[in-house]
Order: sequence, then C-alpha cells, then structure tokens
Amino acid sequence: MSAEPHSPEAPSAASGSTAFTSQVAAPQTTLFLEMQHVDVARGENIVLHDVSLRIARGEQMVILGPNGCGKSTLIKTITRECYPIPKDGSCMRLFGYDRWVVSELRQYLGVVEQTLPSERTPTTRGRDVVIAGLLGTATLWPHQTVTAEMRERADTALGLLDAHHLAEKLVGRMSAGEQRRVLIARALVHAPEMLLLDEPSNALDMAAQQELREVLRSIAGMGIGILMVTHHLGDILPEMDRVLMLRAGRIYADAPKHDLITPQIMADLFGAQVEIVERNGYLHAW
Ligand SMILES: Nc1ncnc2c1ncn2[C@@H]1O[C@H](COP(=O)(O)OP(=O)(O)OP(=O)(O)O)[C@@H](O)[C@H]1O
Repeated sequence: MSAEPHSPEAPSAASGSTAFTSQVAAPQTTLFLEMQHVDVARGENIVLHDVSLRIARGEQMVILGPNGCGKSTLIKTITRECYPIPKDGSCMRLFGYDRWVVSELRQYLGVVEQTLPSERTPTTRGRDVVIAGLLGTATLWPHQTVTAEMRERADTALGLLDAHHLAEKLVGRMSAGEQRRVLIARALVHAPEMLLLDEPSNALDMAAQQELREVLRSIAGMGIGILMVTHHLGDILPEMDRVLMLRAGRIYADAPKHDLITPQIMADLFGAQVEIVERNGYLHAW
C-alpha cells in the first residue's frame, strides 16, 4: 500500500461562506475507487473474493446481483464499515488514498441511509436531520451548536431536491418518500462528489419511486457521481450506463447495461426467466 494517509490541507475558500462546496481540499486523482484483488470477510466467512474494480470520479453506475451475493458488503467496504483482508498484491484506494479519517471521507462521499434515526422523532424536523449530517450525528441534540451557516447549507441541500417544504416538517409525520428525500439531502449536505445508495427504492410506493427517480436524475444532472445497489431495473437511470454484476461474492460482469441486461444474462445471474423491455430510457423486467 503506497498512498499516503489523507491529511487535508487548510479548508478551502468555501469555509466561512455558505457556498455549496466541499470544505476539504480536492484529491489529485481521476479515480473515485480503485480495488485490486480485495477479499472481505463478514463474521467467519469471506464474502467478497478477489474483487478488482475501478470507478472514476463522477461516474454513475449500478450494482446488481442476487440476494447475499455481497452488494451491501461492497458498499460497506467503500464506506469503511467493512475492511479488506490485508494480503500481498491487494489494495484499495478512495480518491487516491488508502487511508481515510471517516469524517473527512464524508466530505466527498455522501451515503444515503435507508432509515431516519429513530431518536427524538417527535421533535426532529427535516432540516435538523440534514444539519445532523454536517455534525456527523444521527439527530440533533440540545447540547449541539447550530450555526447560521449550517442552517443555510442544510436549506441549500433541501432546495436541490425541491424539498424546502420539508425543512420544518416533523420527521415522524413524513411519508416514506419524504423521509427518503430528507435522507438524500442529508447525504448531499457536504456537497460530495459521489453518492452511495443501497436499495433506495425499498419500501416506496409507485409515486414515491417515481419521485425518487426524478430526484436522482436531477442529482446526476449536477454531475454528482452515483453508485447504487438495487434489485429493481426500473431504478437504473437512463444516464447510468455501467452495470456491475456480482455473483457469490465475485464480479460476474462489468459492462454497459445494454450488453448485460439481457434475458440470457439475467437468467444466468438470477436463475429466473425474465423478459426485458425499455421505455423512455428505463429498463423493466418481468
Ligand atoms: N453482519 C454479518 N455477519 C456475518 N455475515 C454477514 C453479515 N452481513 C452479511 N453477511 C453475509 O455476507 C454475505 C453477503 O451479504 P450482503 O448483505 O453483502 O449481500 P447482498 O448482495 O447485499 O444481499 P441482499 O441483496 O439480500 O441485500 C451473505 O452471505 C450474508 O449472509
């Protein structure tokens, strides 16, 4: 492992202003992720085997694969919740660095959580959840100091998602779709370059799924990279071309979606016969 530990320089010009920009100096690399021959264990078992993968900064792509194939483990390895097993010839770098302070990594990498924090829901409003993302906590606590700049950054993130109306709404009274929107704003509040989403459309009804796709399309349009795990082909945005398929903890395929999302390959990967149709740039299977 050769890269130096990440030690950010002085905060950028954005510090002290309310500009919607990252507050940590930009790394000097074109790659978001580089993995070489990475194995990852969960408990006693190795569940990711010999994964080699490169993802460019700003790339938008999707990870598909059957239950238990290791998709979430791959995401958790990127977010530093799971660690590669050290071995000769193996390396993993994020934005060019193989070591990160997780709080600093969050400036570049927004992680969309699946559920809102369960604490303080009777008093927590949408804006509070987003500000808590800046503070690295699940929710806002009375002892925490919130500055005008933090409030402004949170409102900017909510505004990017047309979610100003959720700033004052109590999270306990939000629909699942509204909660997901607030969680995406929370992940965006650091103005990250890349957004990670693990099954973002879970538990959303059809209207909320459509809403989510529009939100993600607007994020893609801002040039923010997206790495998404999903079981639903309909979640794959027209903008996303690259598909990574995992099977039994190994990379099964990594190629443009029109090459991979075919009835034959889907049958081989999932063991189910499906038909695929494309409509308005979205793929659907049944
Ligand atoms: N906390 C854990 N402790 C031990 N084994 C785990 C743990 N979490 C996951 N595993 C195992 O690791 C393997 C990969 O799981 P992972 O959750 O990454 O798969 P996945 O592709 O995301 O699955 P799904 O589509 O069902 O969410 C599975 O065999 C799973 O049982």
